[in-house]
Amino acid sequence: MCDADTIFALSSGHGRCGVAVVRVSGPASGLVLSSMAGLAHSRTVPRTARLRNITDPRSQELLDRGLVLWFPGPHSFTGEDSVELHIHGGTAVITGVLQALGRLPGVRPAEAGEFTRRAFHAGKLDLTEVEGLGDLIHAETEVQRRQALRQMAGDLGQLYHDWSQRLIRCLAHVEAFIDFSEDELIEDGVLNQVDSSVSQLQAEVERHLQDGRRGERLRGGVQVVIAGVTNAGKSSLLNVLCQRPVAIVSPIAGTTRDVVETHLDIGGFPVQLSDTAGLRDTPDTVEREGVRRAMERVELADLTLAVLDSTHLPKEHQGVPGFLLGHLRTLLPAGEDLETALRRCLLVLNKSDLLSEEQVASLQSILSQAAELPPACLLSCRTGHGMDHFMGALQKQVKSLCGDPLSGAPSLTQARHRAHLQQCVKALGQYHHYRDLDLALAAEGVRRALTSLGRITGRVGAEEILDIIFRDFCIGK
Ligand SMILES: Nc1nc2c(ncn2[C@@H]2O[C@H](COP(=O)(O)OP(=O)(O)OP(=O)(O)O)[C@@H](O)[C@H]2O)c(=O)[nH]1
Ligand SMILES: [K+]
Ligand SMILES: [Mg+2]
Repeated sequence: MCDADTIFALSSGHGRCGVAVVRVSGPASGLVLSSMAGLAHSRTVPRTARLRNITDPRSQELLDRGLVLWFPGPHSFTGEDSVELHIHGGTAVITGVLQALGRLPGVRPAEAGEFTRRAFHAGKLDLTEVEGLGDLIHAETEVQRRQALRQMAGDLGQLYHDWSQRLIRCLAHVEAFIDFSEDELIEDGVLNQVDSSVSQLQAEVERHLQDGRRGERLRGGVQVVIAGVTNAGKSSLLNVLCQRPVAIVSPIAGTTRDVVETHLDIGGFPVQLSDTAGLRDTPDTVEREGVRRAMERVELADLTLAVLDSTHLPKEHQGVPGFLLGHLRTLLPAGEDLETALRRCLLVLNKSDLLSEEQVASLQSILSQAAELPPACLLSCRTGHGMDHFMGALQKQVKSLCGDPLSGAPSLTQARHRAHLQQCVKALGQYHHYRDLDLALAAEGVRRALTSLGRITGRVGAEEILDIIFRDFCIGK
């Protein structure tokens, strides 16, 4: 790969469409403009659409008539001279234009993410903004889009950049102290200042790390698992939520064995919903494997929908909260304390259509007073009764798991950032450790912390991570 090459690609989606956008970037863009659209770049108004005949530069054959835009560098996405051709979206037109471009000297098809990579190298975007752009292209829900846009606008990069600036100042002070303190050119107070700056920054990074994975969750989807004993109506609930028969429903206990997964948009938040095998002791080895997988999903889930058949609740309603708590104790992960596990749980008491009105009213009143229980929804998958209330409760939980990407400091969105930030905190610990023992080693800690931050935005050692990030981009982006 060489940036002296001029690259081109279809930047709009593949398949037949009304308008297709072909993007060209690199030094030969002016040649593309003149040889294919008959426009001299020196006399073409930048960033303005012109309707032109688009011709094959060799045969002069007319390929299409479309809009042509000229973006002279550095004021373009990539920072290089660029051209956009908005042509008709038929397969033959697109193929004709791409083939004609490929025959021009020094012009070749772009690789995946190459436009964005050039933008990064030109300093137009830092890595967090590149990742934000990638997320925006992949965003499926409204709130994902908001988070991606915010990151693309540079909010997250700015936060990390500000931290870097503060560390650079600390490092400068420590180094000055090392160099000049013996000549008494610098007062002792300087190091105390550095101490408190480093401590404060360490606290801020740690707080950022302890955001409960909200940004990452919003990016990747909240993991919600439907669990409970056989025949409680778990698969029925999945189908109601998806509004299509994704999973098999039957009166036979042990119908579901595999984990059945679907993606949902709950009030703008992305959710990955899994239906699982009903929990019971069984001699059937296949079903046992299903139960094992179900328990594993509950362990990993951000939120568990614990489904029960409401006709199986104790007839004496005073005993219901104790019964439910006992039930949840067997269902939720044993490794965690129950209180924490209950916070990531919603109780679904299904088949309310089989209860009398009095029973429903009495259960509702008992449940509303049971503060020790997670939110509980009495509903019927069959009639849809109680579904609105349940959707509201579900949305509330999902929302609190993801947070509002527009309020407060920008969230950490990538596991990659988390790893570098953890290294940063550790390196700052090195500063404190060596502060009174060996100031040179203490300074080294600050330097390493800076390096870790630099890796997030791509100011340090970017090449090795670039391939990983751009792998997720498509050709033409
Ligand atoms: N009356 C009534 N029946 C229901 C309701 N929801 C589900 N059922 C019935 O309960 C039976 C079991 O439903 P499923 O959705 O297969 O239950 P499941 O929990 O997925 O069962 P397994 O996969 O076997 O663990 C089916 O016959 C459903 O039609 C409901 O709200 N009311
Ligand atoms: K069933
Ligand atoms: Mg099922």
